[in-house]
Amino acid sequence: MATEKKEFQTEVQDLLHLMIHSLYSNKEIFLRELISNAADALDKRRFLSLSDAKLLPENTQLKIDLSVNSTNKTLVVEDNGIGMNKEDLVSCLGTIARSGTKHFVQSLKDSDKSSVDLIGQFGVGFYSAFMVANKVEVLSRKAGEETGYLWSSDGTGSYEISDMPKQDVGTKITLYLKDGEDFQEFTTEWGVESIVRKYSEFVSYGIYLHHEPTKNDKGEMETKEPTRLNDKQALWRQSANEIKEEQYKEFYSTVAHEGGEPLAWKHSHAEGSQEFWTLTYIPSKAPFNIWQNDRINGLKLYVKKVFIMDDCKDLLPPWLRFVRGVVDSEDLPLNVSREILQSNKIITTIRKRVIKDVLDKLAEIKSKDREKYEAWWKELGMVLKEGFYMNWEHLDELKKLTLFKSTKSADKFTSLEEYVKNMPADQKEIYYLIGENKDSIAASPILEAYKNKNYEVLLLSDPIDEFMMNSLQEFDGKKFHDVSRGDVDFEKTEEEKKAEEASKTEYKDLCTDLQKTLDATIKEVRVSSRLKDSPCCLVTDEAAMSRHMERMMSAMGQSVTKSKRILEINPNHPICKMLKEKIAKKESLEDWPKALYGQAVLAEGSQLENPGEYVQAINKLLTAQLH
Ligand SMILES: Nc1ncnc2c1ncn2[C@@H]1O[C@H](COP(=O)(O)OP(=O)(O)OP(=O)(O)O)[C@@H](O)[C@H]1O
Repeated sequence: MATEKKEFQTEVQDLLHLMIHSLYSNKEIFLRELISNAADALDKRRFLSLSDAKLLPENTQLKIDLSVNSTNKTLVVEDNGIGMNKEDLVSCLGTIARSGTKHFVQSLKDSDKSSVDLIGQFGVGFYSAFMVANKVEVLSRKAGEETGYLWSSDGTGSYEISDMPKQDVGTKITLYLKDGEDFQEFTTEWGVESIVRKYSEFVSYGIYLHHEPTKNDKGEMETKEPTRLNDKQALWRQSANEIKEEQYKEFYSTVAHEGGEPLAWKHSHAEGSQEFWTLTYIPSKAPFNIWQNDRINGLKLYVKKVFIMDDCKDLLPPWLRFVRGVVDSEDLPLNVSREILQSNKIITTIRKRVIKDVLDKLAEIKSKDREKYEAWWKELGMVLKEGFYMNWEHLDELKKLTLFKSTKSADKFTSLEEYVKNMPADQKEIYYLIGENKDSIAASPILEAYKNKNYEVLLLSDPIDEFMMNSLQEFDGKKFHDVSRGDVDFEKTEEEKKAEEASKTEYKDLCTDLQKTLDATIKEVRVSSRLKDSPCCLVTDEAAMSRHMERMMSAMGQSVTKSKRILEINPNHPICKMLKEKIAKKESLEDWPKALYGQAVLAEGSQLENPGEYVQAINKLLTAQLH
């Protein structure tokens, strides 16, 4: 048996030095790398046997076997894959062939970052075994060849290769583990099992843990049957038409860690310059932690069926954080770090696909099953609305998916498409009103003229609506108009215009008087053309911040200078007529200005700054009626 001693390529020596002295804490990934290499070797053997049947005798079960010896402190990873001959061992385990590892070594030279950071960023494959072992042996026999070879090294400078008979085709890697607490779990069955279940649950081939002999009840040594550690199928890798609805639902409970049924799912497979699979679920109920920053689910990222991370934030924008599921890329390196993901082109492509899949699915449900969609909208519409101010790319899709309450849809919702379709011919803009709760805005006097004209007004009361409307701008060529701002802009007949001018002149003195009394709180008092039944209302100046926005900003702890509002009075209301008479007779307006202002504040759902003063004013006016 001739033994040859060979020097590692210089780059490998650098790399191994790094592995041996590594402070990288996530050392368990070495097992993921070795299992992934074994699965690749099994793939290769199966593939080559398609054209050369001798390479894979019938009834051969392709598999990966693991065993630990807690006394000798060894861990064995064995496969019956393609195997390596002497040349392969030299070129694969003595030089750096992989582009990923080359990149790693180059970055190490160029970077001032610590090696610990870099190990986390690049796949280091087979060599990562030296993070946990002070000696590694690889016994391998290539499919189609008769003899085997033993490669062994302690990772310092050189390795040895010798001929070594091996009965079966494949590769057996024995790790002689380092001493110390950090390495103990790798020689225990439970330690190995938990690492495999974490990273390699969906590897296509069976991974079996062979047990150490133990004493049974009779005091005899006994070896239990090997345990298969991965029994789950990577559902997302199967073709959609082979999967039953029940299987999708069952997988949802595993992947989402949530009860209940999903609203829908989308299963895609992309091929071409990049190959990846996505299986994304839209929950029907809001996940319990949807408003918490440290949400833990999201999308799981796999590379070649090997688990990489939970909740991969780069695959989903925050406004789709309710989405659950799996993304599996064939092209990403195994050891992608969070930093790399942020600027990775593959991730950008997958992310686009995921967003499109989810938005398309929601649009489909909205059009096919409106009731189901409305129920979902009540649960999660608020999260989707965040998309309006977080990005511009998907505004068109989001506009179509958004539902609104309105003056015409009492318990149901309306969409913008429906709103526009139902607009009377003379209506030019889309009207909306924002306030704190739907009931108070629905009763706002501001809406009177719009109801009178049969114009629908969208009623918005989610905290996020103010931000959403700022991004909305237009739909189907129609601008959005906040009805609590500025003047009404309906087209008026000559007669209406004349009547308005006449009212302005008639009510000039009353407006001036009210303005003087309320000057501290009111910017202007003017005659309204929007009121029908109420005596007065408050509106916001076109350029000023809305009252709702002011309230939200102060709730967020921001200092806000409140802008003064405009008080509009109804020239056709008996109270205003009576006050106009009082002015003509040079009588005092007594407590009427306070009463009018107070009720305008209450009618829009706001709180009075001084409720006591308002109650006193009302009581005085009511008492006067008793005499
Ligand atoms: N169990 C094995 N059976 C057969 N060949 C193997 C085995 N393990 C490693 N090899 C060979 O050694 C090479 C180097 O392995 P290493 O883990 O360093 O990188 P890699 O697996 O090629 O990279 P990547 O993980 O990015 O695919 C492999 O490409 C393969 O040819």
